[in-house]
Amino acid sequence: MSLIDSEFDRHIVRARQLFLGGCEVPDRLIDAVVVRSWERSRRRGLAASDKVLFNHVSYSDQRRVADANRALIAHVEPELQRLYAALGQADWIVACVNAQGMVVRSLGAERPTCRDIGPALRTGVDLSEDIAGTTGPSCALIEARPVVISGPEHFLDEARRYSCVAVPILDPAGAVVGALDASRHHDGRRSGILEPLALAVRSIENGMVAALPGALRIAVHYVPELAASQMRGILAFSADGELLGANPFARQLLEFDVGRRMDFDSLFGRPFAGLMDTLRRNGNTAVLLETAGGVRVHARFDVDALRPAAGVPAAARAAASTDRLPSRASSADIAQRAFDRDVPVLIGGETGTGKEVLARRLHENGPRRDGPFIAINCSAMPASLIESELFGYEAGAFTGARRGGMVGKFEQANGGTLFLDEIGDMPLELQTRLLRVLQEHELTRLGGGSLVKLDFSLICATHSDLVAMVARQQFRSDLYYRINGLRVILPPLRERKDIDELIGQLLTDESGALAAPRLSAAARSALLRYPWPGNIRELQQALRLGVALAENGEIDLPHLPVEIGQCGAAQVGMGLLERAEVEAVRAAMRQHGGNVSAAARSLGIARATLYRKLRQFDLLTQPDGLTH
Ligand SMILES: Nc1ncnc2c1ncn2[C@@H]1O[C@H](COP(=O)(O)OP(=O)(O)OP(=O)(O)O)[C@@H](O)[C@H]1O
Repeated sequence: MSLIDSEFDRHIVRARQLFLGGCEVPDRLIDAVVVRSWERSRRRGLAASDKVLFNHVSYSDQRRVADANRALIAHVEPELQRLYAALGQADWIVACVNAQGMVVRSLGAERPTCRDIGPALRTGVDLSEDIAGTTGPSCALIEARPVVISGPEHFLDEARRYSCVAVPILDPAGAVVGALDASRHHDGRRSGILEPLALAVRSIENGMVAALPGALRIAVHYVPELAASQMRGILAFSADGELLGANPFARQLLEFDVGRRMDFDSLFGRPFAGLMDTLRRNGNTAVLLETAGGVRVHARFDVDALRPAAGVPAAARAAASTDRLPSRASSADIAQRAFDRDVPVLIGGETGTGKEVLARRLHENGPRRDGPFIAINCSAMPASLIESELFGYEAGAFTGARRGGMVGKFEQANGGTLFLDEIGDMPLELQTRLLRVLQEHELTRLGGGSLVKLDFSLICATHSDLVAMVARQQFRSDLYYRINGLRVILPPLRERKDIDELIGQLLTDESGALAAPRLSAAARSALLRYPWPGNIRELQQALRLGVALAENGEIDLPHLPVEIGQCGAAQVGMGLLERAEVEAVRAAMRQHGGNVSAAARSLGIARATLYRKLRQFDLLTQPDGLTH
């Protein structure tokens, strides 16, 4: 039975008739991966009419599977959550299977709109080829590469209402330890999910290498600036140079076999200690290495893990931290070092967190500090104007053009820094042109003219989730890689531990030559409790008002904006309310077995808010709090 009747489906159905009739299936009808899997499924004695996917899995079985696969889930969870959030309303179910094809975690299976297919992707469902025949995850595990299985390509009739895309996850030893899968109703639409899924898997694999205990990590790439990008190869060595693990890209790049014991000296024909010394001495500037097989790569300490992903266990986080680097550096220091070496920096963070302030600081301390700092806010400009603003135009290029033509922002930034703010708002067709400029370092103005050579440092900023936009095909993935040499995420003010110091600094700034006023205890407490949706910008404005209204050298509650003042006033009699809130949070976490997303849903609050409350009430480490 096929649910839709596209040409694709007709080909598959024809292929299936040939297959069942014992005839050879021509390649043009169907992917050879699928036919191989059909053949194996048949040899295993499966029948298309078997019913296995929708059998009930008991709660205790689900828990058992989740417990037995804790380590894998811990690595996968943050990316799975991110991916699921990014896919938003698109009705995808995202899941992780272990090496045996068992679903160990899934998100979205319980959605009302997925009620008919969801049960087959719940924790504890066995999607291995032995049991379920041809499925995305089973093929990805066996073929060790990304696989798309749509509708009638599935072996079992009951699986044909799905389309699924699966990407295998390789551990630092190169073994397949599971796969990420995204499934939805089979409706013949092109999915566009493969790229975001592969990105998520890359991130998981990199996290696994970063979590190897006792490892010194080296990032490699054949393009020096990409040795700091998401696309980098990562090699983990013990202190005496034994290779402990690598991500798949490093394996491909350096062409070494899975499972072979290896050390740095035999891989690159030079001592490991020497490389360490050189990198430390020259501030982590990439060093050119060559393998015995003649592959040349640029290597540096792997320092991209600026902010460990939430949800990765503490032990993994400790191993992944940059403690083992030559010196403990702040994210701003690392960003500066990368920027100084022409690595494009991508700054993320909510509005008002200081993205432009950081960009200016990078420029002022950077290699082109004597040149201009040109900032463009891509969201503030109508799409029709961005092109001419960026690229400039020749005289008479179009009606209404200035008589002498115009030098675009790219050219203006020559010799300096170009800061593209809200890069996520750049229209797609301009993304293509931007990519070309960044790759070729030259441009032609609108209306023709000669090629202009470009030389500038690049910083981009966004408050959008670009990975999510790549998933929705609103942002080009190749441009994302290009601008994301190093990603710095500025935390929202409510998560910062140094609010007190910031308040002090801003009070001094806002007071100018005068002595900064004091804060009353109530005002200070209100400032510390307020959630700051507008971040530093809002804090700055609140303090500006406070400084202006202060009486007798003191800022009190009435001198602050009303909503902040209320936050302080509300504390009176707060004890009871707060206790009730703690109990509600504790109960929800208990009821959902420590699953933060489920608990947040049941409380009707955002996940980030629940995390904040868990931290605020110190429940993160308690048994009733986060249990995984
Ligand atoms: N570290 C800081 N110290 C003092 N003031 C700061 C700091 N960071 C940011 N600010 C102030 O906060 C305000 C917002 O900063 P900025 O414009 O850099 O934020 P943004 O993240 O780029 O915001 P948006 O996304 O809305 O463009 C500015 O007025 C800036 O002066």
